[in-house]
Amino acid sequence: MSDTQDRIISWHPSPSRPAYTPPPGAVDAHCHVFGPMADFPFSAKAKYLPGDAGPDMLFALRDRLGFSRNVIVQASCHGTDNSATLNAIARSEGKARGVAVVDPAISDAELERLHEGGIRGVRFNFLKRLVDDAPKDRFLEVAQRIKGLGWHVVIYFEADILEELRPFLDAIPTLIVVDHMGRPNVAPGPEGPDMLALRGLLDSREDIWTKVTCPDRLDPNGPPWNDFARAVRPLVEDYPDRVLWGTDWPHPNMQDAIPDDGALVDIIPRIAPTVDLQRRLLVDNPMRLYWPD
Ligand SMILES: O=C(O)c1cc(C(=O)O)oc(=O)c1
Repeated sequence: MSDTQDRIISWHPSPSRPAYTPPPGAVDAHCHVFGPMADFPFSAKAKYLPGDAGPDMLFALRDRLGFSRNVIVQASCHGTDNSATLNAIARSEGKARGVAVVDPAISDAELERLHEGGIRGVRFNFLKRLVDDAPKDRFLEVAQRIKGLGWHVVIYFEADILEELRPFLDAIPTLIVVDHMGRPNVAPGPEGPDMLALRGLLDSREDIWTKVTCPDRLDPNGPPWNDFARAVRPLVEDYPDRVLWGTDWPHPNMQDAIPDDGALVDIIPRIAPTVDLQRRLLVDNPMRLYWPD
């Protein structure tokens, strides 16, 4: 991508302060950084060219929303060069960890370097609009290798390929976290076919978790995301120890319906209605996965 192209601004210019106060130690367990491009150029294979959304902006948002920590997921626009993510983690004063995207040919020494830099998982992305290829055999080799580091796999796919992915998912030897619930259609409610298929996956193994994220991407009716809340609350209630929450800031690719991050935080008590569920979702679960030490 050339820098003469328009760069996408996908985040809200002035997020509101949420009415809901997260518990002490709350983790935003899915967010990204973009660049800054002058220091960390985007991949030549990037499918979108975002504006700069670096660590200072992320940490200011964290504080504004009342969170304590971030899990930074390598965004596809940075390809397999994790420098921008590592830079943000290094600047967080211990308050961030990350999920990398790696070339399957990565060396053991490089994996070690990522671990030292705060990486605790790898992401496998199956969205054709974001990546050119997703080689399952090579991903499985990577999954085997990261097992020894105690890492997990984060997987991003859309609901229509869940069935075909099942043998691949079954073969992953580490804990798995499903990004954005595998993008279900939430409109038919908690018993809709996509939500039931997700439950089928969660029921197949105790070590499959999911991120109850992105009402802005998943609810066709927009804020206040009532369909999302209705479909997702029973999931949080039934799998309280296997759910993570995050803002998804700076909301890669969102242009038409950019969410107010304060409003996103206000959906938390609607999907996790008790203090106990909120503590597990926002503190206990992400801490177990990303800060077990
Ligand atoms: O749906 C998306 O466009 C999207 C993209 C990325 C990324 O580019 O890494 O990450 C996400 O979590 C979601």
